[in-house]
Amino acid sequence: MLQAITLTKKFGQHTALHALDLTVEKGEIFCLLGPNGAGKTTTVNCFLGFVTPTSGRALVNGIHVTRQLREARRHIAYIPETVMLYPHLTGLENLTFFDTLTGNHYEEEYYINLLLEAGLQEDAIGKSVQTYSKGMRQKVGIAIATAKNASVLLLDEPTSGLDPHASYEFSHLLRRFSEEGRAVLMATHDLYHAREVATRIGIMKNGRLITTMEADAVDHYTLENIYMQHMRTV
Ligand SMILES: Nc1ncnc2c1ncn2[C@@H]1O[C@H](COP(=O)(O)OP(=O)(O)OP(=O)(O)O)[C@@H](O)[C@H]1O
Repeated sequence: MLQAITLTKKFGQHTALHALDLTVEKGEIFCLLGPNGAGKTTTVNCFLGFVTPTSGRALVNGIHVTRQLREARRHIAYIPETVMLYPHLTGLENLTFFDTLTGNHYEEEYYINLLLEAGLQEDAIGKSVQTYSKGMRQKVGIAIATAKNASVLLLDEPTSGLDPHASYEFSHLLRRFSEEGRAVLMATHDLYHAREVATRIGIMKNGRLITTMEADAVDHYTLENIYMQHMRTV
């Protein structure tokens, strides 16, 4: 479970996050939408401990991220927009290496299955990552996050670079995570994907969460209209 309690972040004079209150329960997929500079990444980064809040708290399963960073991170898997991998290692070697760092040790077969499940083609698994496209690297990142088996998943534009089929498969994976009782927070610009995969949607603007809604309560067209209206006002 994720909780932001009056979470505020100032960069110099600029307030990137204004007293954000947000709870993402177990089993929820919460998608954060908003224009460039709205504060989506800052929110995700506060939960990751990459950014230290100016005031307020970010809690991961009740753990105060700033005070108990290492403990909080044990509960988190993270997929950024651009997954950083070792270019000279293969996809399989990258996955095995990063997963071993978390203390896990599985058979090679298990890791291969995770890569296939993430949508990586079988013939790519043994090739060095420097030959991969962005989408292929993203799939390795998805497999790394899946292997960690964390109860909280944080995502920042994870589908950027994925082809439509991979994006569709990714939605399936997220739904499985949610069915397994994990809490998912995803920052995205993709209204369509958010509507498809989210259980709840929030729209941010100027560092504030200006509205939230149940994803089931809106169709794509309505969501787009609500979004555009909020962009025009205030
Ligand atoms: N390290 C930083 N130093 C100074 N200002 C920052 C820093 N990080 C973010 N900001 C500012 O904070 C605000 C929120 O940025 P943030 O990256 O959270 O927005 P975002 O909603 O994720 O945008 P995008 O959709 O473009 O990724 C922006 O005005 C940005 O310029």
